[in-house]
Amino acid sequence: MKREDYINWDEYFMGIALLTAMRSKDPNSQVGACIVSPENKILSLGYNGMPMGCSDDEMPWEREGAPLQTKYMYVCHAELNAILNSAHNNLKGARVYVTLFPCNECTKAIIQSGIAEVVYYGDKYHDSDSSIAARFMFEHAGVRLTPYKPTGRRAELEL
Ligand SMILES: Nc1nc(=O)n([C@H]2C[C@H](O)[C@@H](COP(=O)(O)O)O2)cc1CO
Ligand SMILES: [Zn+2]
Repeated sequence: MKREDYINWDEYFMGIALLTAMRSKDPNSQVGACIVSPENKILSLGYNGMPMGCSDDEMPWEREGAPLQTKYMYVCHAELNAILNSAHNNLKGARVYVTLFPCNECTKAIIQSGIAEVVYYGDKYHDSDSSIAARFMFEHAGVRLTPYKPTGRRAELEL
């Protein structure tokens, strides 16, 4: 008889997004994204980090101060990295699992790439202008927004 306590698809893909986020060097928010085809094949992964060639040790990770001295000017978001990392994959009809609700800039890239559904875990910036603009665009573009429902299952990995 087959085992019954295997993880379901949503747990699997959000779990991979959470594991991917652990690669982030951002001291405040570690974000992961996992793009999945309608056949449940993983098409791409990404986490928030500095652009290639921009050393994590030389770039600022500050949240406040002069704009040029903050991370916001430079960091590439998890969703955008996942889309750019998927260069040869067709994302039409795909879903993206994100550990944090997308910003307005990534929302444009998500919509333009043909992704049809966003499954999100955190939503800590729900009331920001960025999130409001993102929801406005998603709604008009017909992209489904699905809050991830944690199952309470805990996964322990010995690394
Ligand atoms: N959906 C997102 N994906 C992301 O990859 N990020 C990144 C950008 C920054 O590196 C960090 C947010 O930093 P903070 O403002 O919470 O200290 O997370 C942020 C959001 C939120 O919109
Ligand atoms: Zn973004």
